[in-house]
Amino acid sequence: MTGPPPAVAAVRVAVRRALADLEAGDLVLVACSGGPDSLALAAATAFVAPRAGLRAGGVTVDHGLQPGSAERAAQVAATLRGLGLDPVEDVAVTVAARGGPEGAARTARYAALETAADRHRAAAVLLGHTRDDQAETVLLRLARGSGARSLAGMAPSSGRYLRPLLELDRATVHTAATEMGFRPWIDPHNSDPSYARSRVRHDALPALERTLGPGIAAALARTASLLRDDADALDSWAEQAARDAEAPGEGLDVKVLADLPRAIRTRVLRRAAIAAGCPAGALTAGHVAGLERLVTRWRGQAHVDLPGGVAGRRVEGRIRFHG
Ligand SMILES: Nc1ncnc2c1ncn2[C@@H]1O[C@H](COP(=O)(O)OP(=O)(O)OP(=O)(O)O)[C@@H](O)[C@H]1O
Repeated sequence: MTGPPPAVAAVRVAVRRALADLEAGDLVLVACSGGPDSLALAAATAFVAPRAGLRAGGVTVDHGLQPGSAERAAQVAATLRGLGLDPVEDVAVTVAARGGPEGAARTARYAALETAADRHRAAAVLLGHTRDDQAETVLLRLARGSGARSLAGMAPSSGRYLRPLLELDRATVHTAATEMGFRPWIDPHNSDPSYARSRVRHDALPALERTLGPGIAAALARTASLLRDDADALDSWAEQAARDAEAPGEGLDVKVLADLPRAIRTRVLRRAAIAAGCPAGALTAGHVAGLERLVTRWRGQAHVDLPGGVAGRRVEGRIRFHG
């Protein structure tokens, strides 16, 4: 008896590993755009899930951004049904204008996936990001001057979102999709040079490969994974440090904060500002540096204004936040 081609086998193994912690009878939803990665993921899940005693469904989001998108979503739904994955939802999402179409579409997509997962009580939602997507993400964040948590890239698992293909390269996944008989739809945005990700994919990474040798995408993904471990360790240290520094309702003790390594102090301050109502995405390194000055280079300044109408103040040897 011959087994499946190697690329198909690799995708199935990756999916089997990602689903290993789920319990019999759990529902997994595959988020499928109709692109090669999420189609290969859907087909592998349709194969693996029943053998692991799991139920599997599919969800495709129609962003309504391009002409013919509704027909395409219907085709993806039909493909999912053909695989034996019940399309639990053909969600049409009206995209808000904020953040440009790319960012707004992503926000709307996650909201739609969240709704579908809640409604069907899914234990997991599977996303088709590959190692090359991870490398692109890391490079984009490196170009912004990000810290360890951000350079850790996309998590293999975060809440109920799982990314089973994150350790596989895109070429293997595309080979698997072809071997599974798909002729996938390729999103024209993927090659539109007005998107930074597209320029990274088509220009920056190939240029780095030529300069530094092949394997750069794998190396960037490995760095992300190492930094994830570091960021996890630093975050749990900061959690403990925040408990040590904080008296309930009285803010953070400046003496305790001053003795902490900077990486931990900035994390404690960030967490406290967010807990006080400051939106995480709006809190910049500059804001955190301002808070740090209240601790280590205080010259009697009154307060630091933060996004979301929050202010950090130094009062009687403590940093307090007011919403
Ligand atoms: N319209 C959509 N509906 C459902 N899931 C989506 C949609 N768009 C993206 N996703 C999910 O998010 C993942 C990453 O999306 P992204 O746009 O980066 O990939 P893509 O270029 O569409 O690739 P592919 O579909 O080949 O995975 C997809 O693999 C898929 O799991």
